[in-house]
Amino acid sequence: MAFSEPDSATMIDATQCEASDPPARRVCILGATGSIGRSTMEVVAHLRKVDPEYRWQVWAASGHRNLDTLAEVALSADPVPRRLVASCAQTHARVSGNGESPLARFSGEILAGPDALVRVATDPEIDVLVAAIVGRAGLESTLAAVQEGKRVALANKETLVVAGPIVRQAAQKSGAELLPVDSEHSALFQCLGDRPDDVEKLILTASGGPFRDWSTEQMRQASVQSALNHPTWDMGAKITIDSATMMNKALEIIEARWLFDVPAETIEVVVHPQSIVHSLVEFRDHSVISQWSPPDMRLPIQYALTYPRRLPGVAKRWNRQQPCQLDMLPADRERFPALDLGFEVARVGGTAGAVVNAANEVAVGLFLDGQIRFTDIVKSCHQVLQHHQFDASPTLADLVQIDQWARRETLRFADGL
Ligand SMILES: NC(=O)C1=CN([C@@H]2O[C@H](COP(=O)(O)OP(=O)(O)OC[C@H]3O[C@@H](n4cnc5c(N)ncnc54)[C@H](OP(=O)(O)O)[C@@H]3O)[C@@H](O)[C@H]2O)C=CC1
Ligand SMILES: CC(=O)[C@@H](O)[C@H](O)COP(=O)(O)O
Ligand SMILES: [Mn+2]
Repeated sequence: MAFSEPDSATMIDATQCEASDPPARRVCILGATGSIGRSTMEVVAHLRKVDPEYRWQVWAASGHRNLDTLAEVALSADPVPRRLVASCAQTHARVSGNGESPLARFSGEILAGPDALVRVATDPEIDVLVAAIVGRAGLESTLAAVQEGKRVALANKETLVVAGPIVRQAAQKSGAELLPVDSEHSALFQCLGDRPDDVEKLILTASGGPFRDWSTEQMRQASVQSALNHPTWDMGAKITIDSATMMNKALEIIEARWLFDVPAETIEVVVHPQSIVHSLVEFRDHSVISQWSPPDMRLPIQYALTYPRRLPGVAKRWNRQQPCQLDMLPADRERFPALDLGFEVARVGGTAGAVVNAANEVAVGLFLDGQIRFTDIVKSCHQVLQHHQFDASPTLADLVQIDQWARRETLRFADGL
């Protein structure tokens, strides 16, 4: 569905374009108030300076609860986005309720609710969607953009975990480009080359998180604060806890399974505490090709936006004047049972991804609220997965339903802990 005509205030800057200006590249950032969203704003500002071929601009942006950050991010952009979505009803009420909203100065359109996420993600004026909402909440808007044939820069890995086959099929039908933002998948994408039959293994690197060397008993006692203390990346709370349980790697195994259409057996995990090598591809002649760069998400974000072009970077550069150590260690699947869970879900497919994802989202929330122990997170996921009615080829409606069931079941299980 197309949007109504822009208002007169927004028309002014459209008339300022010269005929010789490069064509516009309009980006929609869903989850603009988060870690990936804010990094994307920086990348777009950078591309405006260095790209001679396109005029980059953030056309639409969304936030959920964090209205102050949405206002700060949107109003500091140049030019300011045309449309904002306050996807949480209470947040939107704050915008429309009184003159004290931090968005009072914003002259564009402000939309509300999950339907608005789909509307802006599929707006014909948008060239690229950056899918940076956390969790299953990003599924409908990401899928809608894929169905519309957009380029989708995918940070929201949960979309593929929940509905990998449906998203893949939609991309094949529409011709959408699904480009990874997740650092490991971007690395694999950069290393793969164009001879898939030569690929033997996709090797995901894992930092090991803050509890890499902790015993299971120590992890059982882990505080929220210690779990939020990621050794190498500065990310949102949910993915930071996922890194600590290594459920993040489990989700990434499933993400890789669907993104690259490879069987689970092709995927491996190695622990690389420095987070400099972002992943590796082993070919059948045993050559291993890796991609490395200092940990900085602006690199994979920029590459997903400009692919196949590489432009001058905004991300940190490897400093060759400093010694650099790269360790590669086997992953400990006993202390981190999430890994086996990830391989199992990648192997069986069907409803398993939606169930584990929902259980994990709820369990992480409970842990952050101090209601369950750290080690109960993965335990809850196992339990709920085991008790679900497996369906090998669910529809989207089936997945939505089983997601809700798994959330209720996780709460029930946690209650009995
Ligand atoms: N951060 C990173 O470096 C990496 C992140 N990823 C993936 O990218 C995604 C985003 O992660 P990250 O940026 O760290 O997360 P953050 O928690 O920092 O940001 C999450 C964003 O999603 C919005 N949001 C939260 N709940 C909802 C909802 N129910 N409906 C709509 N929007 C919602 C938040 O809005 P608000 O804050 O306004 O409530 C915020 O804009 C995740 O899927 C993560 O796994 C992947 C690789 C690296
Ligand atoms: C930056 C990124 O892509 C994260 O997914 C990161 O990989 C998390 O670190 P872990 O390797 O500790 O899960
Ligand atoms: Mn990652």
